[in-house]
Amino acid sequence: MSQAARDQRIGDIILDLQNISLAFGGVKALTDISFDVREHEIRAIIGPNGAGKSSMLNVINGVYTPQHGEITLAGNKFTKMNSRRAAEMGIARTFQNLALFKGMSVLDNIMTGRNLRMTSGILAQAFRLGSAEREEIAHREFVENLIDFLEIQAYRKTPVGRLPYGLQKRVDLGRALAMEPRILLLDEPMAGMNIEEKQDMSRFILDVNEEYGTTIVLIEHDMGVVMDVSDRVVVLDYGKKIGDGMPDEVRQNPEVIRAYLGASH
Ligand SMILES: Nc1ncnc2c1ncn2[C@@H]1O[C@H](COP(=O)(O)OP(=O)(O)OP(=O)(O)O)[C@@H](O)[C@H]1O
Repeated sequence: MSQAARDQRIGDIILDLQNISLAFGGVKALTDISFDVREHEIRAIIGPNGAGKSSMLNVINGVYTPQHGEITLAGNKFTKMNSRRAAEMGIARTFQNLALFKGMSVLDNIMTGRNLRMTSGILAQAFRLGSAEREEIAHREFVENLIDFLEIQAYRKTPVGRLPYGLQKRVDLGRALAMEPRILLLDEPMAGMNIEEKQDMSRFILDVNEEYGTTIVLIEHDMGVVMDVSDRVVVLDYGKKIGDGMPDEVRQNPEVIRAYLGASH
């Protein structure tokens, strides 16, 4: 899809963060951060080590409650977002240090993401009563399609722990996608990957956004890898926002260049 076609797809603001500040004791992890995310957009949050990226992600998914600020998600205002409510409102995430069940198959791992969407109770499922059975079949089909989409058919029955790292990351992506999220948070999706794996992951991020229309917020340390996939980029440094805009604008922002050049921290 061309950038012009992508720009056309991008909709209204779905997530709006206003004046977010978060401190751990005396450590200011985030200071007065505001930015928004538009529907169908790929929005990156980048910054050197300790910039506050993980903290920001954890504010969005309700793991951390900021001392100040407001979050508006799909028109609903929150000063406190908890992780359960975030999940119910369609926020799913992947993890930098994979949260997969290593001994379980690819298929079963992705099904765990789907479980949250199952409505029939355990008892009905145990007895395979009519609607539960139909529901199970529909979920299975969704997951099988996802597996095809992610090109991991050959490993459906393989225990995840036996797969190379890049493929495990793809399974983790599948697990999050199985929730059919409205907003998908990716925690350093390319960290620890070789160049080929990074290229594959970039392609899948773009494909997910295009095929499923999923809004994506990703955090990443490495500026290079996200510039090609992101519509807009927020740059954090020492907990402050120092840049926000299209990748080209951000790349040329002197403050951003300075932060990255001096990025020994
Ligand atoms: N749970 C916590 N308790 C105390 N301090 C924390 C906690 N989490 C983060 N911090 C501090 O907040 C600041 C921001 O950290 P954060 O992990 O959000 O940055 P980051 O940009 O994700 O860094 P990295 O790229 O290294 O993962 C750092 O100074 C960090 O030490």
